[in-house]
Amino acid sequence: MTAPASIVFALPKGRILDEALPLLDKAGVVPEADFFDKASRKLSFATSRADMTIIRVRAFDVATFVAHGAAQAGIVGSDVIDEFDYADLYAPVDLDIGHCRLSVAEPAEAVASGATARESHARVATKYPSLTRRHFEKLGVAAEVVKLNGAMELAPSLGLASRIVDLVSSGRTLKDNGLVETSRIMPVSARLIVNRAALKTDSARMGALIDTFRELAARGKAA
Ligand SMILES: Nc1ncnc2c1ncn2[C@@H]1O[C@H](COP(=O)(O)OP(=O)(O)OP(=O)(O)O)[C@@H](O)[C@H]1O
Ligand SMILES: O=P(O)(O)OC[C@H]1O[C@H](OP(=O)(O)OP(=O)(O)O)[C@H](O)[C@@H]1O
Repeated sequence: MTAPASIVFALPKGRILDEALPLLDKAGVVPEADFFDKASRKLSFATSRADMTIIRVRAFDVATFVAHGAAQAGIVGSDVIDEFDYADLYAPVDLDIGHCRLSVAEPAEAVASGATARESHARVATKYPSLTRRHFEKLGVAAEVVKLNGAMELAPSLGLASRIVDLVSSGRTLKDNGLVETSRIMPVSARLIVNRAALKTDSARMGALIDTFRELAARGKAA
């Protein structure tokens, strides 16, 4: 009988990684030393589990790799899951890490003067075009979305947009850039994600992986 192929597990490069690694460790998955070597240019890593490989990709790409079955599982923020809304992605476990929220923010002086409230149509800078469109549609506000990949907070002061939609945690980034949070769109936390087809064709291993992370998340909540 041939051994089943390795499970490819996608991890985001950004800030979720620090919280995800201890969880993986508890799940018995420790990446090879190169993973922690900043000089290494490797993107794919063997792990302490002979049947699991870790790939390190950008946060948004974790969802894309898993949705297309290039990776079978991964960890990613619910912001990314909701932005793409991939039918082939299953997100069975809230890992209770990477907590923040997706919010609308505006320049403090425009809020004080009522300028943004009087706008007949909003120009909104964001990394989340789909969630932003859905939010403003629900409010019945015409919104033109300007897609950025970071530093959204600069857009209002430079005239690129009147508002932004971005992640907020401590609120420090908004404050330091003269912006105030005017509404909260959704809470965000990181999830274990699994490719739906892999769950069907490799149900024993994928089911065990889900159970392990579910248990770890429950233990974390109880602690
Ligand atoms: N301030 C924050 N507090 C907590 N979690 C956050 C915060 N900002 C982002 N996250 C979570 O971490 C994920 C990755 O965000 P991060 O900002 O690290 O990505 P990034 O490094 O900008 O990604 P990339 O450079 O690949 O576009 C987000 O999708 C979100 O789920
Ligand atoms: O409310 P705060 O605690 O200040 O956090 C919010 C910031 O965190 C995220 O950016 P990140 O630092 O991950 O960098 P990025 O600009 O590369 O997305 C987000 O895009 C905000 O800029």
